Amino acid sequence: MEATQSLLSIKGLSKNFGGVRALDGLDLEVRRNRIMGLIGPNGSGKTTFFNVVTGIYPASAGSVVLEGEDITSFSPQRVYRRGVARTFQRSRLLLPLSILDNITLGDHSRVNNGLMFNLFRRKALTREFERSLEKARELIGIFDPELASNIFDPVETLPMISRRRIEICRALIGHPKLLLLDEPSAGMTHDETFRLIDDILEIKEKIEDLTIIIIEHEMTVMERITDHCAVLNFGEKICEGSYQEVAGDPQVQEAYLGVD
Ligand SMILES: Nc1ncnc2c1ncn2[C@@H]1O[C@H](COP(=O)(O)OP(=O)(O)OP(=O)(O)O)[C@@H](O)[C@H]1O
Repeated sequence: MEATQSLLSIKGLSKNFGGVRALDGLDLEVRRNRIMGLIGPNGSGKTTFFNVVTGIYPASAGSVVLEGEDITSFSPQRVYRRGVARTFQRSRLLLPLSILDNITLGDHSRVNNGLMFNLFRRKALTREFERSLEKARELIGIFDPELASNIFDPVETLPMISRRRIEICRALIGHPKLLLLDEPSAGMTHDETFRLIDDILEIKEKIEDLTIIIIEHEMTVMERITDHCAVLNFGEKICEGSYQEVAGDPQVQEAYLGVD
């Protein structure tokens, strides 16, 4: 696939919450196979953008087009089936459940379930379980081989970086084309953040045809990981380009870095 081809095309996207214009006529092109960074001060509309793209909130105006298909009014399930997966700012793991359970929850669209199947097709069920186990082990093994070896352990005893790795694997297990990462560094130390960024770069190398949009407040992360950045302020795009280009833009410095 061409790296220059547009995967996601956003036109005039707006989202109002009563009088609050969280997104205000946003235009954005996301090229296939890139890592795009979404930068902006608190409340600038970054998470709302993820929520509208994934169908959690309906758009007030504008369109979201994925590979030429208008998905603006799709339900979250349909958006997921079209190949868009995400993580959340706050950890959303089921803590008493195992690493495996938490990862395979993300594969719900492919699991051939149903009571009759589970009751009477025991061999097929076992094969399905083994396939899921293998897939989950392979994925988490890219992040941390120790987590792969302890895949039946509950998540609750694990440190934050392991939990984030599991959440990213849960998003990846359904083979998305587009992965949306909402502030993966939240709640982690500087050192953990940099280890996780290395993991994300490795994942990007190993998984073919994966485009990532990442929201992150940690600017050193953005500098290291992104091919392209867009900056939002009050729901509008005020600038885009390479990290160096946007970081040097006076409007961005004023809005985000607090420089006059
Ligand atoms: N469900 C909601 N109901 C009402 N207002 C909302 C809702 N979600 C977001 N907002 C408002 O929309 C605006 C944009 O919020 P959003 O969370 O998208 O910003 P953000 O850039 O992701 O901020 P942060 O960096 O703090 O996560 C804010 O003014 C916020 O209060």
